[in-house]
Amino acid sequence: MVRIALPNKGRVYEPIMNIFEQAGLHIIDHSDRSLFAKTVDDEITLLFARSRDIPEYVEYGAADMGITGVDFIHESGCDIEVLLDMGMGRADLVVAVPDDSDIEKIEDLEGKKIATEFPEITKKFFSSKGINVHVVEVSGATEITPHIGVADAIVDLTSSGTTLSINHLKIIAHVLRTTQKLIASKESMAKDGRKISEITRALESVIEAKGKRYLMMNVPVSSLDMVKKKIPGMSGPTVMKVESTSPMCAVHAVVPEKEIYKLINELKDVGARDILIVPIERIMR
Ligand SMILES: Nc1ncnc2c1ncn2[C@@H]1O[C@H](COP(=O)(O)OP(=O)(O)OP(=O)(O)O)[C@@H](O)[C@H]1O
Ligand SMILES: O=P(O)(O)OC[C@H]1O[C@H](OP(=O)(O)OP(=O)(O)O)[C@H](O)[C@@H]1O
Ligand SMILES: [Mg+2]
Repeated sequence: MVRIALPNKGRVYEPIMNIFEQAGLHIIDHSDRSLFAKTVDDEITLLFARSRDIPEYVEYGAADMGITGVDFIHESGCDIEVLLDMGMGRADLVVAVPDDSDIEKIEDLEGKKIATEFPEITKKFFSSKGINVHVVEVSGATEITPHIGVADAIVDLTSSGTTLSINHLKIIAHVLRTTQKLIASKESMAKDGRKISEITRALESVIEAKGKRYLMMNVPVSSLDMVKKKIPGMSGPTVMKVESTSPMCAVHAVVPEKEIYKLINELKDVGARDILIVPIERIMR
């Protein structure tokens, strides 16, 4: 039996659930407040926990695997294996000060107070730079602290930048970049390595397929070379002979979604026709 710890709420909950569904690891028996869920694979159960607690749960064996952010992995200091980047929950942990502050660089923070939800990362960051600071631990709404005399600066996450901006804060340094990671304990890797690889591959196949499309078209043989030059296939496009009165072939390829708009016009210009673009659910390499 493999137990996977997943965030029980928040912005990453829904996207993670969607990846499990797309990977075919359907959840059964999960009522709203339940902390456990069975999946269609009776060797895999899910448990729902706070993102911050997931590294410890995995390290101490309460779960074999988990999904959490690089921020919480570093903060915990846990010795676990990172198996896969989930390609979501992208944010930067930054040092920020009020817009009107005289503080311009981290050296100006010598002897000052820093509020954060990430005390361990913050202490390590400043001591690695040889700067002495007082770290004030808070459990949320960190952006308010410089405006109420609790701190001179904050170390907090930012992605869109909206929260910093509405709280009149400016970034003076970057501490780390975080995304969600699939993790596992070393013991579980040794014990259930085969099952853990199977789960990793299934989730990876969904992540690989994100932002990609399957492109199909008919191409007169005389245009084939020009069409091939335009297509960035995974391992070259697939070319098949088509039964038709004039020499024709079918070309299939996997292409990045963001290139489609430009690409189909270019392909049409060099002679491709009957172009079809279809979504891809999974890619298993
Ligand atoms: N602004 C953000 N953009 C992208 N990812 C973020 C952001 N803030 C937090 N995260 C990531 O979301 C994960 C969960 O963080 P957290 O426990 O704070 O939950 P949340 O989704 O922010 O909900 P809440 O703070 O309401 O509990 C963390 O791994 C963190 O890196
Ligand atoms: O750059 P933005 O897109 O504005 O995102 C940044 C905000 O997101 C996180 O807060 P969250 O919503 O998790 O609330 P919390 O502070 O209570 O954790 C983070 O702590 C910032 O406050
Ligand atoms: Mg949060």
